[in-house]
Amino acid sequence: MQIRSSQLLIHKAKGDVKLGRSRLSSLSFCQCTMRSFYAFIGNGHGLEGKRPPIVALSEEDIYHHPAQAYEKVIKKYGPVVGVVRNNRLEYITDHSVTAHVLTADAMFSFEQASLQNLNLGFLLSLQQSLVKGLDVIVQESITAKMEHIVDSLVPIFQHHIASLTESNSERRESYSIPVDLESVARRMMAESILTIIFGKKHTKPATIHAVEKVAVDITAANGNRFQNLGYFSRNFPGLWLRLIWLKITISSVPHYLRISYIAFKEMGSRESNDSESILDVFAKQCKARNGGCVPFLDKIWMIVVMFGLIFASVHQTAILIVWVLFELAKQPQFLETFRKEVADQIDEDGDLCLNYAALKDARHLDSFIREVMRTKGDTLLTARLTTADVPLAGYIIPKGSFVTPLATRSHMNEEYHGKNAKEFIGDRWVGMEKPAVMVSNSYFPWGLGRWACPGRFLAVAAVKMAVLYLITNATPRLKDDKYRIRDPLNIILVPPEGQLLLYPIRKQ
Ligand code: HEM
Repeated sequence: MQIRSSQLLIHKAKGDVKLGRSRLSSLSFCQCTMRSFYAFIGNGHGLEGKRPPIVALSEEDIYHHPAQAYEKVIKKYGPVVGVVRNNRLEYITDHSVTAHVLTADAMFSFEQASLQNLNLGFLLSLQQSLVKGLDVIVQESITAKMEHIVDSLVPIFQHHIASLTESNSERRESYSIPVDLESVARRMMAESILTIIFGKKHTKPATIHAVEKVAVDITAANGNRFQNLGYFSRNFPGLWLRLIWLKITISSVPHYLRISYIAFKEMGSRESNDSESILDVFAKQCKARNGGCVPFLDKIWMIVVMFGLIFASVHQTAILIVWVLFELAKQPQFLETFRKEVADQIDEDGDLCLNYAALKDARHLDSFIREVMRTKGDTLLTARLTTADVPLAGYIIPKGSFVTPLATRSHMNEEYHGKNAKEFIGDRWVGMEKPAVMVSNSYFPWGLGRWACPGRFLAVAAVKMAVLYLITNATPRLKDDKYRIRDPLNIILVPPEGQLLLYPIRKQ
């Protein structure tokens, strides 16, 4: 019976999403075969209970119009719909079950979903949980010390942003400078995270470069998120991931070794570890427990956590900096308000001196960032893996299935955000006591529940520093006043495409 109803729904869905013969034949052979296979046997588990409908979506729809395509089938067949993507069946859910899926951790595992997405499922068999280790480090060593962290990062942002316009300081104000914002943002974040993990003394250009490389590499291996752009990766995801890991292993070994060597040396150093860096604090605690030395396995563990931290933080934050600045460049009417919010922080030499309190007080900018995160079009931004056959909205979701709430169903929902939910309103959140870091089931670009991103306080502070230093040095504009979304299914990791132009501001 179940098989039949799945087949029927696939058929119906084809009609709904208007998959005519010609469009269907454009689906790759591989994808079609997998879809038919799933349609025929469901998920391959001999399950009792009602399964959600399985709906066919074309590659064109999934990769080029994901929000519209998923919305359409969710509205029609929701609240839970199975869709095959990259040869894998995943269950997409609507806003009515978002909070349940993202917070009922015993049934819907964040850790299993994220490690399997990265093809790092073997890490689940470690004695200690990598994700919990990361969580604790970020909470205790970053989020709890934001004042100190911001003070140590301010010079990095000041320096990199100033370098964008300094070499051109002779130019008149009307000249524009084209800049590669993504590279600069990634370098700033790489240096920031190095400073946080190792301390200032290790921020040499070669080490910063190694961190940038590692951040990009691991992101590229992030299986089902970063592989939407190429034919090969879409149709042969398993093989593609293995090749990517091989490429990473070969091309990046020197970078991994460089970072690991510094970490090993730092933790093993006989000198007292008296800085506030994550490595020094960790080494000090270990030494106190182990008669003055850091055991070998603890060093290895710390290095694994450190790479996890680089991966979680550098690239994603750099991409958010690009999104926010591109949106601001398109909407220059907000510039003056943002500049005024930090006007008190400008010293007599005309230099902006930021600290964490000033960043928190920049409420219009905070609202703008929240609005960018709400509207930029994230669809499948976080997932959970079922740990058993799990009941959900009247269906049974088989054990080992990926379940993903459709973010646009919450972020653009009129029930939550009013009639103008789809509009970008930069000051929508001013005075609402809803800062950019505050999550709920109507806004979850940082995830939700136990695993909501612990680094979001750092990420928002970094975006604010980048924006504020940039707009006090220059006025950002976009060439032709527009940007293009390159990968609509992967807004969180792939930056928009466009040419940012800076018009330097002369100091008075
Ligand atoms: C714009 C930048 C960032 C975005 C958009 C982002 C987004 C996310 C999302 C969506 C999750 C999954 C949460 C869930 O599914 O409930 C997550 C988890 C995580 N993020 Fe971020 N993140 C960003 C920056 C950072 C930074 C800067 C750090 C570290 C300093 C960080 C550390 C983590 C960690 C460790 C996790 C795993 C969950 C946990 O340990 O609780 N992230 N992030």
